[in-house]
Amino acid sequence: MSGRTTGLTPPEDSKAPVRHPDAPAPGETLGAHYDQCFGCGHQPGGLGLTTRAGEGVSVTAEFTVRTGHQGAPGLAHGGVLAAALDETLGSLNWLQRVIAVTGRLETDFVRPVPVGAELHLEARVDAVHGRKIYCSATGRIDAPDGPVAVRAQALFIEVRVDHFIENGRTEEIDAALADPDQVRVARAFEVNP
Ligand SMILES: CCCCC/C=C\C/C=C\C/C=C\C/C=C\CCCC(=O)SCCNC(=O)CCNC(=O)[C@H](O)C(C)(C)COP(=O)(O)OP(=O)(O)OC[C@H]1O[C@@H](n2cnc3c(N)ncnc32)[C@H](O)[C@@H]1OP(=O)(O)O
Repeated sequence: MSGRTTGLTPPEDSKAPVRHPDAPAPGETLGAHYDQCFGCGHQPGGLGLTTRAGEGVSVTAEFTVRTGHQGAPGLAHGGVLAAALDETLGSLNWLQRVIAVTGRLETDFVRPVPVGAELHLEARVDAVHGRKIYCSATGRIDAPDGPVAVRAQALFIEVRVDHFIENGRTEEIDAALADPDQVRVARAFEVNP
C-alpha cells in the first residue's frame, strides 16, 4: 500500500478549469501531440483518433473500430476502448496548454462495441486542484447521441516537459528534440495561462 489517495472526486476547494486564451476555437481539429503516438499519431497500428476542440474545456473525437482492435470475435477489445478514452482525455491538454499525464483512469464498459462501429467520444475537465486535473469522458456508438458504450473518470497530473526527456528512450527523445515541429508543440504546452 502506498498510502496514496486514489479517489477521483475533486476536493471541495478545487477550481473550475480555465480555457487558455490561445486554445483552438470550438470545432477546430487538434493535431497529433506526437506523430508516433498510438492514439493520435499517424501510424498503421494506431487508433488514428481525430479530436476537435469543444466549448469550454471539452473535446470530441471519433474512432472507428477495425478488425485489428478485436478482443472477442467481432467486438472491440476493452483495452483499446480504454486507450481511446485515455487519448481523448489527454487531448484536453491542448485547451489548457498544460502538459499532463494520466495518473488514474477508471473505465465503465456499458455495452459491447462491434467492429465497424464508430465510437463518438466526448471529454471534459471537471475540476483542477493544483497539479491534479479531474476529467471525464463518454463514448457512444455510431452517433454523438447514440447509445453509451463506455464511460471514464480520470485524474491527470501536470508534469514538465522534462518528464518525457528524463524518462523516454534516448533514441526517440533525440529524434523529437531534433524535430522543430515537435519542439514547437512541446513549447506551446509549456506556456501556462
Ligand atoms: C521534446 C520532447 C517532447 C515530447 C512531448 C511532446 C508533447 C507533449 C505534449 C503533450 C503530451 C502529454 C501527454 C500525452 C497525451 C495523451 C496520451 C494519453 C495520456 C497518457 O496515456 S500519459 C501515459 C500514462 N501515464 C504515465 O505514464 C504516468 C506515469 N506516472 C508518473 O509519471 C507519475 O506517477 C506522475 C507524474 C503521474 C506523478 O508523479 P509525481 O512525482 O510528479 O507526483 P506525485 O506522486 O507527488 O503526485 C502529485 C499528486 O497527484 C496524486 N497522484 C499521483 N498519481 C496518482 C494516482 N495514480 N492516483 C491518485 N492520485 C495520484 C498524488 O497523490 C499527489 O497528490 P497531492 O498533491 O494531493 O498529495
